[in-house]
Amino acid sequence: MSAKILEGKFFAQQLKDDAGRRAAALQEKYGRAPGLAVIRVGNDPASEVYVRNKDKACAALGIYSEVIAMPEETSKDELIAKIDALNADEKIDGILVQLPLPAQIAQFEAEILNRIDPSKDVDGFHPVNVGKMVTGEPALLPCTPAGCIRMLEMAGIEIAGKRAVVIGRSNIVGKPMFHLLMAKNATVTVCHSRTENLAEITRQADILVAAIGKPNFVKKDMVKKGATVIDVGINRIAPKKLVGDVDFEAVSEVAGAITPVPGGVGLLTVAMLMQNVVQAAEAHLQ
Ligand SMILES: NC(=O)C1=CN([C@@H]2O[C@H](COP(=O)(O)OP(=O)(O)OC[C@H]3O[C@@H](n4cnc5c(N)ncnc54)[C@H](OP(=O)(O)O)[C@@H]3O)[C@@H](O)[C@H]2O)C=CC1
Ligand SMILES: Nc1nc(=O)c2c([nH]1)NC[C@@H]1CN(c3ccc(C(=O)N[C@@H](CCC(=O)O)C(=O)O)cc3)C=[N+]21
Ligand SMILES: [Mg+2]
Repeated sequence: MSAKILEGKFFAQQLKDDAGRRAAALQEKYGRAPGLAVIRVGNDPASEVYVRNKDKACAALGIYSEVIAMPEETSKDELIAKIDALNADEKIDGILVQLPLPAQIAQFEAEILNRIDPSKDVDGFHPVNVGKMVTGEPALLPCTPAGCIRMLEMAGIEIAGKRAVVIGRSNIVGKPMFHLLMAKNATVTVCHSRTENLAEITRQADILVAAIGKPNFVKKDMVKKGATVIDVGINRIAPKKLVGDVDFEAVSEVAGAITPVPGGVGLLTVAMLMQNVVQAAEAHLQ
């Protein structure tokens, strides 16, 4: 055990304190708090935990929050009608449709997410925000990758010039992580299920980000001595046992710094969402 443990709570608190101060300033100046609406379709128990964490964070920071629970059998048109109503609702600065969607509407995910007003897209998933991210214009950025970057900066871990490797290329985590690390002047490699000689590549990383969704996938021999390891994975291996994508115990022996699961990057995702809601409110009000 030699790695420094990057406690998510410590970094998340700083982002939340900042969001809370900015929310109070908006309330003071414009007489309205920032507002978030989270739409949850169906009864996925994991989603329930995340949605509750978001709701609690809003309450603690003076951010207005609505959780809209829609039944499992909700149609695409019903969900889109709800999004349209929230797009027009002046109390609401941010709209988040919790993923994954139930099977019968999962095929319409892009159409549904693209319906959200880009100025209210606090997940940063809308093509307008994705495009701005890629070209480097100011935008609402995806919470998990943006939270990882902010954590590295707060921890004083150098990104510029370093070799970063991202395992995973989803639209939600891996792909935006690549863009944000590159924008911070890292040299970035993205790996995925078709990558050959994966360990050879990951061993070159100064910063290794694991976003795979497989428990304990990253082993000690895949990590360079002294590397910073960010574990985005959230894998429930028993009703009350959560593990990341990194074999934490063993990798801690070689890494320079590592994020735990739980208690790591997940907390930064929620904190970054609060930042995005406040950013959206500032844009709507100012
Ligand atoms: N902490 C947080 O706030 C968040 C955590 N998560 C968690 O992060 C993890 C990743 O989420 P998400 O990106 O949505 O997952 P996806 O399932 O959408 O993507 C997983 C990625 O991992 C790649 N992959 C799968 N198997 C391998 C392998 N054997 N070798 C190399 N790459 C592989 C896939 O490759 P390919 O593209 O070829 O299929 C894919 O790109 C999950 O555990 C999820 O729960 C997600 C969002 C937020
Ligand atoms: N539209 C959308 N946006 C998302 O950002 C989104 C989503 N859908 N679907 C699911 C994933 C996952 N996600 C997490 C949020 C908080 C924690 C979190 O709070 N984690 C804590 C507690 C975990 C626990 O106790 O279960 C921790 O890691 O310590 C984790 C994961 C957001 N996601
Ligand atoms: Mg996914």
